[in-house]
Amino acid sequence: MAFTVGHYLAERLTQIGLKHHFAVAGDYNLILLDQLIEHGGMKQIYDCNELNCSFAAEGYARENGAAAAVVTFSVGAISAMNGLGGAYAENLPVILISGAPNSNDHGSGHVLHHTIGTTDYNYQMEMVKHVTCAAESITSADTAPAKIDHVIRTALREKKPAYLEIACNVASQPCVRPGPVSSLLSHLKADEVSLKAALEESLAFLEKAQNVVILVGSKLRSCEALTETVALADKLGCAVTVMAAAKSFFSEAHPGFRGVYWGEVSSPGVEDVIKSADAVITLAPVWNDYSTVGWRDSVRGEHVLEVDPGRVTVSGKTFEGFRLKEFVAALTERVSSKPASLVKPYTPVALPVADAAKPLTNDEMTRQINALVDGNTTLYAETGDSWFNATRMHLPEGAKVESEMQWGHIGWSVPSIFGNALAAPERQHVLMVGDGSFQLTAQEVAQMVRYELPVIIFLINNFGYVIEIKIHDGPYNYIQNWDYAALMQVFNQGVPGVESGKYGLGLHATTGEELADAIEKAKKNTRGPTLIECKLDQTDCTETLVQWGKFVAAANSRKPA
Ligand SMILES: C/C(NCc1cnc(C)nc1N)=C(/S)[C@H](O)COP(=O)(O)OP(=O)(O)O
Ligand SMILES: [Mg+2]
Repeated sequence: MAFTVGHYLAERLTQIGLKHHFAVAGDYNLILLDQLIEHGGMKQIYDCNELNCSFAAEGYARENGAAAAVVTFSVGAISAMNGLGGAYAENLPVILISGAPNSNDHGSGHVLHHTIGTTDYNYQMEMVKHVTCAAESITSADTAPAKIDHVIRTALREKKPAYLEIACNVASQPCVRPGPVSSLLSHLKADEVSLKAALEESLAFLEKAQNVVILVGSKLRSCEALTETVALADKLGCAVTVMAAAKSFFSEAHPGFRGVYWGEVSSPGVEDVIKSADAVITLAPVWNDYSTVGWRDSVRGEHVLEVDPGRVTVSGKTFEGFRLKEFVAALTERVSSKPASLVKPYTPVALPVADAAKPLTNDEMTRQINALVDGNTTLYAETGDSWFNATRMHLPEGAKVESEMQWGHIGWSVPSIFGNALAAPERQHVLMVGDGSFQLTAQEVAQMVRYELPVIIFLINNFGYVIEIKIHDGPYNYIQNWDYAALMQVFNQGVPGVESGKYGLGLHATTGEELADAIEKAKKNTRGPTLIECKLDQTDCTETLVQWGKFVAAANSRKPA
C-alpha cells in the first residue's frame, strides 16, 4: 500500500493522541475519508451535520487535548466554522479538515457545485482565517507535510483551532512519511531573564501581603497548569476561589477551596473572601460582560498579581516570554506560607430535600443531579439556567464540569458531550440542557444511540428561553413544545437486522419521586443514552439568574456614548 497524503495526516493525528476523528461525508472528502480509514490509527465517527461534527470534536478536545473534524467543501465547512468559533473562544485545538475542489480547477474559470457559484474558491480560506490560528490549502503532495505539520503544531502550541483544506485529487497521492512527533509537541524555550524578574517582583509583592487569595480563571486548563496550581495553593496554604467558567478546575475537596467567585452573584461568602484580601493571585481569568456581571466587577488593580497565559503583571510592571505553567512552578518554589485567608471555614450550601410527591422544582432537580455526580462524572452545563445550577453544586474530588461561557452557543452541549463521551468512555457523562438549547442539535442524541453511549441527559423543560425572558422578555422567547422523551423511540429505530443502536431510553419526571426513579433507571441503562424530561414551572429558576440577568440587561441597554 503506497503511503499517501491522507496517510500522512492520519499518522500525525494518531501521533498526537487521537483515537477517533469526526466526519460528515461529501464528494469533496470521500477519498480522504478512505485514506484516514485505510491508515487504521483512528476510528471514524459520523455526525448528523457539520455543526454537530465540529462541536463533537470540540468536546473530544476538552478531554483528549486535541481533536479533528472532516467535512466537505463550503456547504459543510461553513457550518463547521461555528464550532471552530467556539473552540477558539474556549481555547481548544480542534483541527478542521475540509475536502476541496480538484487542484486543476483553480484558475480554470469552472463554476463548481457546493460553492457560492463564483470561479474563485478562496472565500472559504478567507473566512476560516478569522476563527483559527493557522490555515493551509493543500493542492500538491510535495507541500503537504510542511503544511500539515505547521497547522497541527500551531494549534497545539496556541490551544486554538486550525484548518486544512485538501484538494480532492491530492488526498490519495503518494507522500513521504513523517518523522518523530516531538517536533510538533515542543514549546518555545522560556526567557530566563524575564521569568526571573517576574518572579522577584511577584515575591516582593506577596511578601508584603497578609491576606492572600488565589482566583482560578477559565484559561487555566488550556495553560496545562492545574497541577501546578494545586502545588502553589498547598505551599501558600491560602484560600482558593474559582470563576464560574473554571468550575472544577480546582478540586472542591481541597482544604483551601472557598467557592465560586462571580461578583455580586458569587456563592455565599465568596465575594467577602476576595474583597477582604490584600493580595489576589488571578490565574488566567477572562473578564467579559458575563463574568463581570455586566461590567460591574472584575478583580484587577494594585492588589492583584495578574498571571495570564504568557504574561505576568504586578506592582505596575509587566513581564512576558515564558509559559504560565513555568511561572507558577517557579513561584511555588520560592513563595512562603500565607494561611491568613483560610481562617473562615467553608460549608457549601446544601439544597433541602423536597416533598417527593410535589411538582418537581429546579432546586429539587439540582439536588438530585448533584447527588448523582461522583468523582468519575463529567457534568455538562448548557447555556441557560444550567450554568447557575452547576455553579451552585458541590463537587466531589475528580468530578469535572464542562461549560461554554465565552461562546455560549445554545445546543453546543449535546454534540460536545457526545464527543467527550467517546474520548472518555470510562467516565459517567451527565448533561443538563434546556428545552430551547436542545432544539438546535437534538438529532445528535441519535449518534449516542448508534454508538451506545450511556449519557444521562436532563432535559430541563421550562417551556422557553427562560434566561432570555429574565434578560428581556418578548414573544420571541417562547418555543414550540416537544415530547422530548418520546424522541428516543424515533432514534431507537436502528438498522433492520443490526443488534446495536437501539437502547435509548426516554422518561418523564414531573415530581421529585418520578425523577429519583428515572435516575435509578438511567444508571441501569448502560447500552444507550437516557433522556429524562424534567418539567419545571416557567417561573422556577435560580435567584442568581434573575439577579445576573438584570445586570446583563442593563449593560446591553447602555445608551450610545
Ligand atoms: C436563546 C438563548 N440565547 C441566544 C442564542 C441564540 N442562538 C445561539 C446559537 N446561541 C444563543 N446563546 C438562550 S440562552 C435560551 O434562554 C436558552 O433556552 P434554554 O435552553 O431553554 O435554557 P433556559 O430556559 O434555562 O434559558
Ligand atoms: Mg428553557
